[in-house]
Amino acid sequence: MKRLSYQALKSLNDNSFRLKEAPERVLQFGEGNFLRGFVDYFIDILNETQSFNSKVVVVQPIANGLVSVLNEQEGLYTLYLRGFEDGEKVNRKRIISCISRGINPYEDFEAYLNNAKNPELRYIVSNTTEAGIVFEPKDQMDDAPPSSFPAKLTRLLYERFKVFGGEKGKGFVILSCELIDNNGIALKNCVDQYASKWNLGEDFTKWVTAENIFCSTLVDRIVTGYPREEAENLNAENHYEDKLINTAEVFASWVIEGPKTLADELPFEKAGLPVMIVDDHTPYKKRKVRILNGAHTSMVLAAYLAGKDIVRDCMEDDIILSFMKKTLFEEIIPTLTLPQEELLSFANAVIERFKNPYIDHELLAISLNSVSKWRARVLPSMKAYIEKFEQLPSCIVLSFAALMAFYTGTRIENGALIGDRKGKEYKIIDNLEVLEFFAKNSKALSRPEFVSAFASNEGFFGEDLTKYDGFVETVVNYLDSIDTKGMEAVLKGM
Ligand SMILES: NC(=O)c1ccc[n+]([C@@H]2O[C@H](COP(=O)([O-])OP(=O)(O)OC[C@H]3O[C@@H](n4cnc5c(N)ncnc54)[C@H](O)[C@@H]3O)[C@@H](O)[C@H]2O)c1
Ligand SMILES: O=P(O)(O)OC[C@@H](O)[C@@H](O)[C@H](O)[C@H](O)CO
Repeated sequence: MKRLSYQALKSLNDNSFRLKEAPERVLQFGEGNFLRGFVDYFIDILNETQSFNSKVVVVQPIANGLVSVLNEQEGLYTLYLRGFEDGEKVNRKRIISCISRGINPYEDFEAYLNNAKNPELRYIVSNTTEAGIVFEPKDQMDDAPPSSFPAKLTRLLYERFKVFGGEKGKGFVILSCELIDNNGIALKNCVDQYASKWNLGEDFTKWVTAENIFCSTLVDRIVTGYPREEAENLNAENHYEDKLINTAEVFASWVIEGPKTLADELPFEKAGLPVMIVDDHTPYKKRKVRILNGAHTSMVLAAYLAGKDIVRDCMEDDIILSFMKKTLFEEIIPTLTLPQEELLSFANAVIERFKNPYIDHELLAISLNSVSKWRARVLPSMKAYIEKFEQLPSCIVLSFAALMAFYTGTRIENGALIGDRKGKEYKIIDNLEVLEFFAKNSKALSRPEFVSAFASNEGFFGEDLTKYDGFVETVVNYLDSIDTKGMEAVLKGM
């Protein structure tokens, strides 16, 4: 079978939309599933419907990655969007052709920097995970490349400044998609820190601020990536081999905080795409992180221990669905200040999205780094609930106990702590400090000591959770019940 390429599609008489040649106007940090199922999809639609006429150059942010595979396929890949739209089942295939090439800056740093000299380049997008936007003090101006994403970006901006610093309108619109608070501001702060540390001069710093727009954005789409089980059949159906097939839900939302003028140059709205340009993205972010990500993080660890493997199966289980609904409607939503109707409608839509018959969203994939996720996505709801109702939110506290039960293990192997579900081992992935805490303490301490030691670790939670009245005792009781009755029975009792 031929590999996916422009020639292969031609010989298959595939007449779907493709744009082979166009100016490279977008530079993208990250070649992962998410950006390919979200931003690149939007750009592809703009190219087809709005004559956006832009190609995307993809930069691999870390040494290992997929740009070589992307180049083997001339930037092409197949995206399947699956779910419901206006009540109808949808399974839509699209060959995405907006990517011109991928660059690995660890192999060809010059090719990376040369992008700065391209006068047509206007947009920079990134998704380098929650770990990507960091200031790494070891990074030097003459590293080729420096290790962190913000340091790589600063190098590129400096090259741009050297070539076009005297011209108006040659800065970039920078759209950060990382799921951290105020991602655009955080990125700009790192760039400013490098500019100062590397002595790049006041003119450069002024140019960065005056000529570049750092937008904080909120992204929302469940992108499930390469469909391992189905790939062989899909390739056979398509008559070409695609090593980068991507899958995602149909729903998408991109909220971009930036000047209204952006709407003129980025015609998302005209194309009917779910992208909003707003003055303040933070209410949307809070709603999404607390409700959607909060529902994931507060449910999946308990559900996994109760024997489930994917999100949809949880939605088909009355006990788990009731637990999630109680968490959402009685403990999370009452703590949010946005209009209730809007919150309820968002939460109901999330439940429908989790039921998506086409998407197998693995609980173990969502469980990655659950300690920092619980802190960022669930703890704020617990605190707001205690403040409002002067009592503990029972489902949220159970989710904390479920996290501890899920993380119970004593052996670390190849960077993962090994857990046990009814005699079957699973991998717990988080940062080493968290894994070592559990490996050392889960069995060595008494249960109250274990819960107190975990809950009081300010490095994990930013504060001491033992200060909340009854918190430790309730978690200990839940853990006792999980041990004696099993997770399913405890969830049923809720
Ligand atoms: N998949 C989804 O449904 C979804 C939805 C919304 C947001 N997100 C977020 O998007 C991010 C990426 O998800 P994905 O599904 O594309 O994952 P992925 O594993 O396919 O891609 C990860 C990308 O991040 C880069 N990366 C990893 N560690 C990095 C580091 N330390 N510094 C710089 N770059 C780094 C990799 O090079 C790669 O390009 C995650 O943080 C996730 O929270 C994912
Ligand atoms: O991607 P993570 O690992 O940060 O979190 C897991 C899920 O909660 C997340 O991927 C959601 O599905 C996504 O944020 C929806 O937009």
